[in-house]
Amino acid sequence: KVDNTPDDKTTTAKSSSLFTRYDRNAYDNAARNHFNSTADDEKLTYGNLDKDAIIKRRQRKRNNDNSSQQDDNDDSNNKCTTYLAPSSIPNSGLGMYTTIPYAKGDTFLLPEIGIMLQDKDAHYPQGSNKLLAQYPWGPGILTGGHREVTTGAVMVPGLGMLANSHLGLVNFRHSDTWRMQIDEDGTDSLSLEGLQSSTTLKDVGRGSSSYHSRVLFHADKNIQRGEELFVNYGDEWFTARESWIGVIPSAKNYEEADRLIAELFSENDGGHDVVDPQAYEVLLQDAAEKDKRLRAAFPDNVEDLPVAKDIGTARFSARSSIQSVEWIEENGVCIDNLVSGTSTIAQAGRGAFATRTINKGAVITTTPLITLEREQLQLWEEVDGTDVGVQNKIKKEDKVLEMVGHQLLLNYCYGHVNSSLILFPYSPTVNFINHGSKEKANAEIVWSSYPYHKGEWLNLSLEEMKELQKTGLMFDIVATKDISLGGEVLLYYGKDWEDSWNEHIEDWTTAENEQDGMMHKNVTDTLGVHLNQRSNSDSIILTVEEQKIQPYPPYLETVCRFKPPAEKCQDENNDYCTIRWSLSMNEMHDNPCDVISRPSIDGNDWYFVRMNITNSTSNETTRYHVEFLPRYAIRLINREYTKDQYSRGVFREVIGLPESLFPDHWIDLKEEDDNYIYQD
Ligand SMILES: C[S@@+](CC[C@H](N)C(=O)[O-])C[C@H]1O[C@@H](n2cnc3c(N)ncnc32)[C@H](O)[C@@H]1O
Repeated sequence: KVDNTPDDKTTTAKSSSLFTRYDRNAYDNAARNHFNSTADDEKLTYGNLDKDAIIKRRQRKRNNDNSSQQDDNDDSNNKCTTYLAPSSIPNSGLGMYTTIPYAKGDTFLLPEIGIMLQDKDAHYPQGSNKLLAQYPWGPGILTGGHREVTTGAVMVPGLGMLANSHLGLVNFRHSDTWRMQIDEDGTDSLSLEGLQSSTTLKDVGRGSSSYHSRVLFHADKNIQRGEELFVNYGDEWFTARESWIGVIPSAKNYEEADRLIAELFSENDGGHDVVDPQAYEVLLQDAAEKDKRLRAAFPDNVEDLPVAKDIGTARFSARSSIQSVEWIEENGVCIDNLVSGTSTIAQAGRGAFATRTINKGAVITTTPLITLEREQLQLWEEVDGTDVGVQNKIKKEDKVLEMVGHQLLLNYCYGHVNSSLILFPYSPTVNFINHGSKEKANAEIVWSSYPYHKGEWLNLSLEEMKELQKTGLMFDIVATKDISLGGEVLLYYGKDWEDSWNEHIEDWTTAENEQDGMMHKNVTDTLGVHLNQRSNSDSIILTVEEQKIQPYPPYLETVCRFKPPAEKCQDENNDYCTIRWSLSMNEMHDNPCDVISRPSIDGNDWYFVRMNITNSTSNETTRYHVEFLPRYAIRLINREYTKDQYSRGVFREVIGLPESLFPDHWIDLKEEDDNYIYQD
């Protein structure tokens, strides 16, 4: 899956130009309203994205949909609206369906987590042909993702992983809210939600969960009741996989096929609903010669043309992509019983809360699982020395490598501490579920009773499991107590996990007392997360001159929102043409956008800014001087690898599946083995 934001890492300065065009109308009003907005819960603000507001808004939506006004707190008719059910795309397993309509622009009401994988192919080069390679999005799907690590790949469950892609029927898109507000996807949001969850250097929970907890999608068109939800994996995702998934048409291919079919009908006398089979044969041959993807957009049989003309070739190719609500309820399982919010547990980050009353024994959610190998998540660094064989070190070619930890994704995987096989669930919001003690837990995991769970896989050997390049195992999360509307859902992660967590708490305190610099390497203080939120924060933006005397802390840099000049924007798809945050490097100063001077006009603070923008298509970097950017168009972000998740010593542990579920023959590691799995 790719995002359509440019990869700013390829910075080759070729040309520079000076211009002073600041198109206020294009973004000023929108941004100003946005930043100044009060708690109007129809807009995307922190307040209204909180779980209570989402629960209420969801109810209101449903009530309006039923044309009957009900009390927001009335949960009696709070039916499920999002389902997992067999996809209409042949051979693509399960998909997501909605039983309520969405208007174009409506936000999908389950903010999702984004889990950044750092440089995964460098740490685990063999990973490219594994299942893990099929799911991640480009780093641009996360706020500031391009600047978080050198090569980022992002796991976004729910719409980002469970929904299939049909390029001609895309109805949900990733919301680029970060173009409006750098923190909108939840980056740093934990610090905003009360002291309980804010992270300071003392906090043992630092870096153990993702800061990106509000990845949003919005309806790209009006969506009707019963539609399968499709996102856009990008053309390239399909062309790169042609040898095994076949030739898949692009959105443009379907449009062209529709046009050519319409022409064929109009050539008929009087436009009868009959087409000469020979004429159609010629059309198909022409299309095949021109582009095999175009040919693939046409129905094979001439008899199907009247229907294809009526509903469009894209819909024709997946006719069952609009189902009756009854079919969905019968063949699907509910996947919107949970919404994320700040956990009630200290140091646990975010948690999952019930969007409706759930009775003891009911299935809270069902999730497919990706099979991963633990070693895919190991992080290795080249070190000096030859003491290979000492714990954590191996020799690879001429280098000595030390295992320095695991990807954050490990904390979201289920398995057994002594198994090299781990499972990542990817239904919406399922990854927010925290651990509660045996007494506090109100949910448990069981292998799914949904017929699409491949229970027979549990008999496969580890090697056979690791060879499988598809998903098949699924688990249900079942309520073990009655859970009230808005209650936090907690699982018991197991004794091994609890022990690891307690050990981590001890180590963390010790390391702090020792003032071990390594322990906090790359850990930011709270400055970075709070700076952008201050109401009167103008003084924190420094001009180039001021930076000479008082540089920013080494973990911070600036980014700017920017509207490029009109002459660059003839092609709408050109990266230049999107109002965007500049995330490219500035070779003169280290900051992507430098504030040259800080004039004050209109009683507001405005900034004269210099920045570099790289066009991802041409790789050309242009330096712009932009006059008078307002304060809210300039933000501070963390530099590469300075977010907490990249620091040493942060907590990493797989979540324990109940012993009774995990097959004994998958336990292959002794406790210390994990260090040595990595092989050439
Ligand atoms: C599957 S994630 C749960 C969602 C996570 N809290 C978040 O904000 O994304 C598991 C991680 O959450 C944190 N966590 C879960 N339960 C916890 C608890 N009871 N105490 C402390 N941390 C917890 C740990 O960092 C753990 O590795």
